[in-house]
Amino acid sequence: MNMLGVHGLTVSFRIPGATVRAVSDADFEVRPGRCLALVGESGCGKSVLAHALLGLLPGNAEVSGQAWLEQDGDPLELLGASQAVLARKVRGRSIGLIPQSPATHLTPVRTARAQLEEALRELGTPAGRVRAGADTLAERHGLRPADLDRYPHELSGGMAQRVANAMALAGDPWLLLADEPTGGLDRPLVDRAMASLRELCDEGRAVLLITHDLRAAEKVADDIAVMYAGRLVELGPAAGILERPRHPYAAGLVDAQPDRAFVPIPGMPPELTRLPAGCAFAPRCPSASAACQTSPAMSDGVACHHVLEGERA
Ligand SMILES: Nc1ncnc2c1ncn2[C@@H]1O[C@H](COP(=O)(O)OP(=O)(O)OP(=O)(O)O)[C@@H](O)[C@H]1O
Ligand code: NI
Repeated sequence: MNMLGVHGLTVSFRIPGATVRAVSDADFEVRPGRCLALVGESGCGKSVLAHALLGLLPGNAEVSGQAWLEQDGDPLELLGASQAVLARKVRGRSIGLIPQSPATHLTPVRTARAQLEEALRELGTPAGRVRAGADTLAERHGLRPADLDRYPHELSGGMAQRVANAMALAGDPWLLLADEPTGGLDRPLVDRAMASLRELCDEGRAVLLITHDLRAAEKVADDIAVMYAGRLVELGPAAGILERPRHPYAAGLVDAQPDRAFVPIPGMPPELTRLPAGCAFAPRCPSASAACQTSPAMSDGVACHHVLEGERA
């Protein structure tokens, strides 16, 4: 059985005079047929977490913890794996990346076809089958082969999205990391993108969806992991978190949704160079008490000294 198990994933960046603690001690699992949505405000460490799994962090990053990729009974620890192994066995092959804002991720000076065909060649597709392979992928993702002959600026947001999906899936990965795949798309296109992620799960792939859009997550996620200032603060079934969030930050995120109370969480997240000693959310938290000066451990899916209980208004 394929799966990804992440334990104690921690990422810091060394910058002049300071350390940015971007991800702290993250634990979670991703399994085929399921979508885990990682949600949290801008800058909380979502993309850094995804890039750490693929070995895509810059040289000033320090990574610790473990990320076991189980594939066909062959476990590989990703955080300690060499770039050569990640390139040969992982990126694009077992884990596909749908990047943040696909339109800008594509190289502007080359057609979509040139970029998709290059991806297929890198995956070892024989030269004689590259063109037909690109056409097949295009059609599978709702594009006409002729659409591939366009340059990125000639693609609509929805088409760029489909090209990005086709590239991410070219090597038939079982796990997809979709990093804010709906940036810049309007609501109907967001819904369509979420539906296509759901189809990928339903055909047996796993999806780790990164988003700050809880409404989008609701359309596709089986489970939700709520991240605050680099730490997972609540993790569990999506319906439970959306209907009865137990961490005050998760409750704040739900209440901030336009179709809910539409009340923003007051204040700002902390600087990741100066995290407070205890719970990082305490300065913004309506439930905070003296106990919050010590860091709450994750227990039963929530890391909080004042877990919310019962029905909310
Ligand atoms: N190379 C780097 N050097 C120093 N700090 C970095 C580096 N890359 C990212 N960071 C910092 O790590 C933190 C987490 O960034 P990340 O991109 O993961 O946020 P995010 O949750 O994906 O936000 P968004 O929703 O805006 O994409 C930010 O404070 C960012 O400034
Ligand atoms: Ni990001």
